[in-house]
Amino acid sequence: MVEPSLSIKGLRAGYGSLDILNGVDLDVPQGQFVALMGPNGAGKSTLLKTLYGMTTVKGGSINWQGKDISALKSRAILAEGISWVPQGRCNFPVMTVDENLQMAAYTLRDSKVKAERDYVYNLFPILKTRRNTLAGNMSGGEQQLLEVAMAVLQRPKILLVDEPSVGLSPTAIGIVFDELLRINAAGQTILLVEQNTKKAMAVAQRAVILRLGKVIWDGRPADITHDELGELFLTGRMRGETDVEQ
Ligand SMILES: Nc1ncnc2c1ncn2[C@@H]1O[C@H](COP(=O)(O)OP(=O)(O)OP(=O)(O)O)[C@@H](O)[C@H]1O
Repeated sequence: MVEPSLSIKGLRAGYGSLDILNGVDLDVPQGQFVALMGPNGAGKSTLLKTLYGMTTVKGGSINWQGKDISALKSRAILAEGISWVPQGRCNFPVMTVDENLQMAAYTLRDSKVKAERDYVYNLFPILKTRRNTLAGNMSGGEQQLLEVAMAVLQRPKILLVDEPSVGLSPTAIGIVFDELLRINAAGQTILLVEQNTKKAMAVAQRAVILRLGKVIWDGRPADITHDELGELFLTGRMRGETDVEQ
């Protein structure tokens, strides 16, 4: 059995006095592509932010490769090999692709920047062809790829990606998801938050459903239909189940 590289137990977290995660348990083994889904407000983005040290942790633990990281700050978490791609546009629009990648390399020594940028261009050839284009002049899909690339440049062991499909055309969504699949096939562990359940279920090896700040279903996408998923989102249970554990 593959050891989990990320092991979350009884995680409670939120914003100030507001509790959003109410006891999340989740193990993610190395190399897995996990889609985190659930209704609006379930706490999916909050879980990613918590893993990246951006919320108030109130209980439980986040064990990352044998170490509890729940009290670490974002910069230390990044140094541990966890990168976060936040929701929405977060590049520097009046800088070129090249310059954006240079900004993303701020933690690296100057002598390493070029090699790391070339590494990213090898992974994302689309970006190489746009290297002198201002980020803000690229399509939404290309900008999303750039944001993934800026996170990947840190050579993370796990990539946290929050709703990459937001605001993208179906074609652009296809390109972004194909790229995520490709880097996962090359060994990249991915924890993806996604509202586009159809797309997420098509690419991920595992679906984890969050509702009211707790994991209520965890399994292979092939083991759940879209109707069942909708039912889970709405009621927190599958048809025929009477017990609702909240
Ligand atoms: N910075 C914040 N301060 C206070 N409350 C917040 C903050 N960010 C999110 N929340 C609240 O936390 C709850 C969970 O939000 P979160 O974004 O994690 O949900 P989500 O499952 O990702 O939903 P969606 O799919 O709509 O993005 C929501 O009620 C939201 O209003």
